[in-house]
Amino acid sequence: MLKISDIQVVYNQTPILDQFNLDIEAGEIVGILGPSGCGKSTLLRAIAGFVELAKGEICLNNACLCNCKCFMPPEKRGVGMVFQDNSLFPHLTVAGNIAFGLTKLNKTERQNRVNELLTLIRLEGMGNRYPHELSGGQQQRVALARALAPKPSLILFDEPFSSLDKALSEHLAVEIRQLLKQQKTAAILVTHTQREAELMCDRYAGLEDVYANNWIETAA
Ligand SMILES: Nc1ncnc2c1ncn2[C@@H]1O[C@H](COP(=O)(O)OP(=O)(O)OP(=O)(O)O)[C@@H](O)[C@H]1O
Repeated sequence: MLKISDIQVVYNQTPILDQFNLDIEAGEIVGILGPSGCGKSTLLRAIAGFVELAKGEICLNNACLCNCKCFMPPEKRGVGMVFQDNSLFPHLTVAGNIAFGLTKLNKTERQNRVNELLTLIRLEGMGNRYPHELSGGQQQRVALARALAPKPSLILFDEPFSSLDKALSEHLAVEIRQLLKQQKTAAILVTHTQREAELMCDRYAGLEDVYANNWIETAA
């Protein structure tokens, strides 16, 4: 479903990812670990379309997202994102945040999809609250609902639990896995914490081990 072939990203003449390959199947959840600065976020940014490739190609569902000739803009890629600080819009309600990317739906369809997602993340009745009226874990679930809303085939998670405590992070890792599997959505989780990868992913590896195709399958 996602096919990353021989990519290289260059910042200020320094290659960060070089001859990097990764294939992900539909609905598969993959974890990437590794020391600070090794290029994990750069990989997600390249998939999302926030950095250009110096070499190689990224394809999603047989469509080319980018190579040396083409560059599909981020909003056209159909890739969802959940970040560390959840980046919810503070001036929009929970429902408004979830509905943000649903511009192609009419009002009724949009409302139905928002209600469906509020049920999925178990925040029914909280659609009118603002992000600051939610706990950190609830905010991260809303960020996930916002990413899931347009039904992307892939969601990128960049250290989504790093502002939460260990117990809540591990609880959310399991819960988010279940939600992704229910929605048949593939995901890449970037994290520093092996336990989160074990709980949320089907397989994981350090970025260096991805080059050698040396993955650890989880029991999740
Ligand atoms: N816009 C940029 N311009 C120049 N160098 C950059 C840029 N973004 C990242 N880098 C450098 O690229 C390298 C990889 O950064 P990246 O953010 O991908 O690492 P990471 O593995 O995600 O790190 P962390 O775990 O600390 O988030 C680092 O050395 C970083 O300083």
